[in-house]
Amino acid sequence: MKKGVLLVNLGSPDSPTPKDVKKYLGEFLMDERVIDIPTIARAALVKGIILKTRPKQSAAAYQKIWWDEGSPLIVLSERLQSKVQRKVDFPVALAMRYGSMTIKKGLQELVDKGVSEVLLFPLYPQFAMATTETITVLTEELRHAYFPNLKIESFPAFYNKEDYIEVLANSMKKHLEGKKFDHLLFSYHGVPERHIRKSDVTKSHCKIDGSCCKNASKAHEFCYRHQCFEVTRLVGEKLELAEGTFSTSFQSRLGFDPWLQPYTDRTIERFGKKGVKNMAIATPAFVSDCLETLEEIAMEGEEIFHEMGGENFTTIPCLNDDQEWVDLLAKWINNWAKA
Ligand SMILES: C=CC1=C(C)c2cc3[nH]c(cc4nc(cc5[nH]c(cc1n2)c(C)c5CCC(=O)O)C(CCC(=O)O)=C4C)c(C)c3C=C
Ligand SMILES: [Fe+2]
Ligand SMILES: [Fe+2]
Repeated sequence: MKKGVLLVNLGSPDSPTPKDVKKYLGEFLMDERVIDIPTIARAALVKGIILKTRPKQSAAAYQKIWWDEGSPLIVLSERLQSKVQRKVDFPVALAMRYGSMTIKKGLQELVDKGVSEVLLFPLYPQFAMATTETITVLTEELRHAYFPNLKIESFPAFYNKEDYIEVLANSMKKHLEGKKFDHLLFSYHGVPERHIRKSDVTKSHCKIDGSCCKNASKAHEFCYRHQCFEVTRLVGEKLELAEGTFSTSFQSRLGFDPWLQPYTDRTIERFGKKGVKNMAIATPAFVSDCLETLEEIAMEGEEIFHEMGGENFTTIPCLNDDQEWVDLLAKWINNWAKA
């Protein structure tokens, strides 16, 4: 049995034009695990409302962060894949959940290289219905329809693995060297509260209150909120951050339903108003820098902070193709292959 790996990230539009952004958002937001309402209502919301205005607005944001080589998320994921490939003796392919670099193409690339046993590796530290689960479900559907002889195993969320926390903490420390910060904010992509309840395997644990995510529960294997708070806690411990000098928030909410709180934009505003002059932000829900980190945090977030009287705003890059991160991914992959 020849082994292979498929790294999977979220995806980006083909170009930062309203037309390509509309196509990409149409696929992304019609995913029933992203906007989890009945199909007819979802189609009415996405096609009838969101896609009428958002593509133009999002395209303008993408244009601000787009690189000559393409979308930062895609380019950084490709750099990661090629560096990991150099440390692994079997094929490592890359695919995106949405957009042109499909999971089907990624699986086909591996099959064409003679692979019959695949490690599916969603590039998300925390589990979420809208990220990890949609990747594993679609991959299983594709396996069933097109690659029935392929054996596929998924790498689970790695938010609390000691070696991951160490690599993340080291990278953050490196980027914070020489920087002034009175508060370090860990900003994670938000999800609607409803998603947390839906993923609760116990059906009764997640109250989305002050304590549920701190009390041990079977639910936490699939609780995005718990997993985000844990990354903050574990990195805080590793970096020996004093209590009260770091906290968690959630960014990028869409629509009117309640999403996980506190919201990042309001948190930055609050710190600025309170007189915090130096702030640093890490975004550990993303392994690659993307629109949500380069525009929403590094541009919009900084603007909010300065408007509120803040002075130094440091955005810590994602792990991207950091060598320790590459080494860790290669170690996990090689361990899987040996098992
Ligand atoms: C942890 C990762 C992510 C989760 C969870 C997630 C959930 C989620 N996202 C939307 C809506 C949008 N997200 C958008 C961009 C975007 N989202 C993620 C990651 C997660 N999303 C990334 C990495 C990116 C950037 C992609 C890039 O090309 O750089 C966008 C598009 C931009 C915009 O118009 O704001 C939307 C829309 C929902 C509804 C959702 C639900 C759980
Ligand atoms: Fe998103
Ligand atoms: Fe919880």
